[in-house]
Amino acid sequence: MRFHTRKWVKPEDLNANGTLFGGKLLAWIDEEAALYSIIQLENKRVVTKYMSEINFMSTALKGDIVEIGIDVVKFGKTSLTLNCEVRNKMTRETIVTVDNIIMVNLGADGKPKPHGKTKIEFVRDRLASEV
Ligand SMILES: CC(=O)SCCNC(=O)CCNC(=O)[C@H](O)C(C)(C)COP(=O)(O)OP(=O)(O)OC[C@H]1O[C@@H](n2cnc3c(N)ncnc32)[C@H](O)[C@@H]1OP(=O)(O)O
Repeated sequence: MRFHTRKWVKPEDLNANGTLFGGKLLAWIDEEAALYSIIQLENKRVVTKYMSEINFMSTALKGDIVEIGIDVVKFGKTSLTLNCEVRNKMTRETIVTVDNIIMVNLGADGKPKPHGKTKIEFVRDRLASEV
């Protein structure tokens, strides 16, 4: 799993218990999944269709740094299935895992459109193939 993004837990990210608010973490995960999918599928019209069970295992406190990891489970015809793990860099504990996040590639009409991708692509390989 690649951990692309780090976040710094700020006062506005906390719940009434003084720990990282779960809804804020889910927003970070959704954005990360969307950005990852947009880059992989080379289409900015990608939406979140489904998220499987979300398992909160530990937490983070103000000032902690968390990192968000994404991996591809499966390339479908119009969909991309991802999984996600968020870790606390301070405690090295896993904060949350999401086994399946289904992202759907859309056409200009807002309907699912085949993306034609079958494997993870890296920007450096895309650039190399353009030379
Ligand atoms: C980043 C964001 O925050 S986006 C905002 C939040 N998300 C949204 O607003 C999306 C709202 N939902 C929608 O617009 C519609 O449900 C759509 C366009 C995403 C999908 O429409 P559907 O009629 O369900 O599409 P369809 O049945 O053709 O399925 C599309 C793909 O999703 C998969 N899929 C749909 N539902 C599920 C599900 N519950 N579980 C797993 N996969 C699913 C299908 O298997 C299909 O994949 P494939 O083509 O790779 O085989």
